[in-house]
Amino acid sequence: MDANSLGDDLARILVTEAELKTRLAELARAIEADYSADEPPLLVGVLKGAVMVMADLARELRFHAEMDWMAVSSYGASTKSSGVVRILKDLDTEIAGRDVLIVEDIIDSGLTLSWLQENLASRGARSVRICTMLRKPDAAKVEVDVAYVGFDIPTDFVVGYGLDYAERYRNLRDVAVLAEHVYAE
Ligand SMILES: O=P(O)(O)OC[C@H]1O[C@H](OP(=O)(O)OP(=O)(O)O)[C@H](O)[C@@H]1O
Ligand code: HPA
Ligand SMILES: [Mg+2]
Repeated sequence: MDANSLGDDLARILVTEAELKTRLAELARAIEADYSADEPPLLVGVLKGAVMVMADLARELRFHAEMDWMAVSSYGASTKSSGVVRILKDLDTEIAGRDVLIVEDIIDSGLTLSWLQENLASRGARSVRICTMLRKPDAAKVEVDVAYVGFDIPTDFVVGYGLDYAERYRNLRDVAVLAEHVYAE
């Protein structure tokens, strides 16, 4: 196997590993300032994309970071959101009365997160905030109230740092724009 295949078909690097790390520390300080260490929020990671952000954010936080996971899917192997959100794996934790912080890799159309925020609020959570590493403001189909954003980026389809195209590139350390020829029909 070609040892460099992970770098294939990338148009350009958008956010480097070092930039992600620096920004994540800033987000962690903002989160620490907003919550009490006596009652830290439950971190809810959205599989699979949020795995890298969750792992890095949790280790950056200076309070006990309880984690739970949901899997919802709206993209599959496509570069466009279907708009239909399905729960593939639900929380193990009862969240009524708790502060919940959803941890995400990206908000694109906003359809997944607006649905999820409402879904978790309807379970009686005391608060439901969102932390996302990336957001595409010009792609928004619905407005989502996001408390913590790493970077606002252009509408190009990106991969890396947890983000995939057809399950590939998630383990790329940087965030990169995928070359259009890869998914153009
Ligand atoms: O704002 P939206 O347009 O709804 O897009 C954002 C969602 O899409 C991606 O997940 P995906 O469904 O690809 O699953 P994955 O995390 O397993 O890759 C991403 O991780 C977000 O959850
Ligand atoms: O730009 C993206 N890349 C990968 N997955 C995604 N899910 C929503 N937007 C994206
Ligand atoms: Mg995906």
